[in-house]
Amino acid sequence: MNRRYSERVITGLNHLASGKIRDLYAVGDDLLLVASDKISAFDYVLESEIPDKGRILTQLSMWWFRQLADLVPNHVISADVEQFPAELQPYKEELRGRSMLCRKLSMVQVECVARGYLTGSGLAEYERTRTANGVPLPPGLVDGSRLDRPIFTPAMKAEVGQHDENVSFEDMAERIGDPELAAQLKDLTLAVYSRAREIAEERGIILADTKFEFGRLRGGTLVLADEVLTPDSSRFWPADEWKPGRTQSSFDKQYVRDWLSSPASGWDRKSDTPPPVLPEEVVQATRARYVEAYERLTGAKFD
Ligand SMILES: CCOC(=O)Cn1cc(-c2ncnc(N)c2C#N)cn1
Repeated sequence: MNRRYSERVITGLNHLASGKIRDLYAVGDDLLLVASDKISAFDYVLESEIPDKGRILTQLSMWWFRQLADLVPNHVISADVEQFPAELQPYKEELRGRSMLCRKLSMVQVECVARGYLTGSGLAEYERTRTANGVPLPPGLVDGSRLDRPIFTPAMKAEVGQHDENVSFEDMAERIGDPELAAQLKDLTLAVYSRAREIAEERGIILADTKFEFGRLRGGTLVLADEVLTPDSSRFWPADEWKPGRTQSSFDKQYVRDWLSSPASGWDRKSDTPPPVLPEEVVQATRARYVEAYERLTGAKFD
């Protein structure tokens, strides 16, 4: 396990894995997904933490799971620490609001990405080949262009720290060895993204793209796993700043990006050195953006 995570992992629980931001534990036959307050930028996990980020994004995920329940079942048993098993009760204050007790699934090893706008790795391929994951796109698209119809651009999971490998739908179907499941993943990914994009745009937030993970329950039912539709699993853009043809402003990370890119940070992004600690005002402004995203989307106050 990477040294960075050692101080984050709750000793005394059965730790299974750590991603950049979240940790996974085994709890009996179930799993516990815990979101930290870490934030990543420019492919680094920053030393600075954003207070409450884990709680805000977990509560946002739970809100989305409820909004989408008619479209697709999900893996969550509970996000209420008072309902967690006895073995977790000694840690309940540390876990409160930032953890989801989930059913253990047989995970589908595909990152199910939906794109409603062209940017990032999708744009890079388009600029080379006028396609996205092998699917031809119209000419004249630029960074941030809204696509007429959302596209499914699956990726095969990469090793920790590497970028996922974008693959064509046919290649993904071949690699999971189940064309019917591949079609189901595509349909579900696009249906859930389309619903979420509509909800977000009504609230002034562009959901440019998102990454879902699916898994199967013992009986074979396909359910939505992981976190969903958070600024960590998706690109959130403020709709009133959208301007195709340039890098879009990130709803949640722009303050961090701007400060790290400014002379004030003294950091050279092209160097191999990790980014410096963030000034308190950048931390607090970023926290406020996560709270704003949560409150605008859910209509509820974050407390
Ligand atoms: C540590 C952060 O990385 C992840 O959580 C990714 N991941 C999820 C699983 C998983 N495995 C079985 N059942 C589930 N319900 C899930 C979920 N979610 C494994 N890795």
